[in-house]
Amino acid sequence: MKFMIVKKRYNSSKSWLRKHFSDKYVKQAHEKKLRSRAYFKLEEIQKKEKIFYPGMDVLDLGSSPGSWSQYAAKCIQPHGYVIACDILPMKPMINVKFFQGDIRKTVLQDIFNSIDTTNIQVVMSDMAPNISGIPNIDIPNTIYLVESALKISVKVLSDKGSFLVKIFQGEGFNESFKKISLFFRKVKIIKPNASYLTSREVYILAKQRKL
Ligand SMILES: C[S@@+](CC[C@H](N)C(=O)[O-])C[C@H]1O[C@@H](n2cnc3c(N)ncnc32)[C@H](O)[C@@H]1O
Repeated sequence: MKFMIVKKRYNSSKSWLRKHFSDKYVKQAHEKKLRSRAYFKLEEIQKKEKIFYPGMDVLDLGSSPGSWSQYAAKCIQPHGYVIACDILPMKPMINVKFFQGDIRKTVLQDIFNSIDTTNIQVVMSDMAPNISGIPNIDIPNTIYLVESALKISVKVLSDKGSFLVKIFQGEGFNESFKKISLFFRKVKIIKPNASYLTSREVYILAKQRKL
């Protein structure tokens, strides 16, 4: 029995590796020396939605290994900064101020205590919890991260600020969408081409924070 479970896990990680290395976005990310294929999701969102402008500051929640920070930092030059945080470490990057820590704990207080956060006009969260495969654990954890990111965005964003958040379609999705709609004038669901079709992952983009 134990052997069968191990074999199943081995086969599924083998097929994940096969899919990963034949993926065109993984290849492009490697060629362009990007930190991950997630870069292309944000690039596509920016091309369609124009959320970043030169001079603004951006808060990147769940930033590691750093491709969203890498892309956003490019869009907001000159003068803009990305303030990034993650539980995991992240290699330094120009125009990105990184804080290591858990957003459910004290890292946000560290950020607010040490830098000026008054010019943040986009809060983006690509956070995802460690998936256990047990829906009763994974769904509440995911929703908790979405709602924590929403609370942070409501706290820091000025009028007309935007909030971009990763979420999984399924239980809890409609409730989160409704909660986000209470605070923003324009809210939509986006499935970037670089997001695996087989994944329930989508992004909610909320524009124009209501004050
Ligand atoms: C999909 S990755 C983000 C990829 C990133 N957007 C990029 O482009 O490189 C999700 C990240 O969320 C982080 N994360 C999950 N829960 C978190 C939490 N409570 N606080 C901070 N970071 C968290 C994970 O450590 C992981 O690095």
